[in-house]
Amino acid sequence: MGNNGRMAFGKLVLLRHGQSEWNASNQFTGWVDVDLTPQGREEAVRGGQLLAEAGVLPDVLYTSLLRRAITTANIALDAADRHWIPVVRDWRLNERHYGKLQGLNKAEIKEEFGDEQFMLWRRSYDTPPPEIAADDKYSQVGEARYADLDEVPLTECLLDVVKRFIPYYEAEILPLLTAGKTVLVAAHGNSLRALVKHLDGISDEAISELNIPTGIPLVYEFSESGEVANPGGTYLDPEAAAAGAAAVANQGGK
Ligand SMILES: O=C(O)[C@@H](CO)OP(=O)(O)O
Repeated sequence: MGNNGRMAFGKLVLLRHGQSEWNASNQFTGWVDVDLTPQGREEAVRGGQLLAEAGVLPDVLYTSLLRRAITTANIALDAADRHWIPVVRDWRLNERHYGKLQGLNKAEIKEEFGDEQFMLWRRSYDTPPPEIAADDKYSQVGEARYADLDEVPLTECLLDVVKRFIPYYEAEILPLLTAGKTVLVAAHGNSLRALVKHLDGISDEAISELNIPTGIPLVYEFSESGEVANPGGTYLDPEAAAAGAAAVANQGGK
């Protein structure tokens, strides 16, 4: 039973972090732990207000290990008066590791390597960018938060994210949804693309066209048997979501 006594089915709420410092400066980010901008914090407040207005009240929060997702969730849940719910954090929700591109400017990379190579690195399903050197200042090798990993990635393609995130989702999150819980997943553009690909059965080719806007909750409703009841999900602010997704698609321009 849900909060108001009706039969409740599970809800999965996907929230990409608000604008980060490197979204604003147009740099490839991946696993680099950059903070939100003031605009990103405002987006997070708005995201929380949208949840409260829609009566979508998370019972549990899952985040990546990265500050921009953690802080977005904290701010949004505070705005929705749900700051007290339990939290699980896991590296499997992290952004796709962007390899050697981490820290580099998107417009400059596009200029230097051309549109096709740029889009291949950004959006192809199975072509990872070149590996970052383990001792590069933007490598995560040796960071305490990844001490439990057998190997810290040096690059990843979207397929690698699917392989690490979807089994985790199925084992840890899906059972909560079939039990009727509302689960907030605060994560990243490409880790959420991996999950949406799975939820909506999007092909390896078609997923390249899908972009996730920052800060706008995307809600999937589940049946008791674990099927998605609203394919494609429902953005709580569809107009802002469409504009935000178009802006992500066009990144790399000056
Ligand atoms: O830089 C990144 O890590 C991601 C998300 O910001 O960028 P893109 O949309 O280009 O994959």
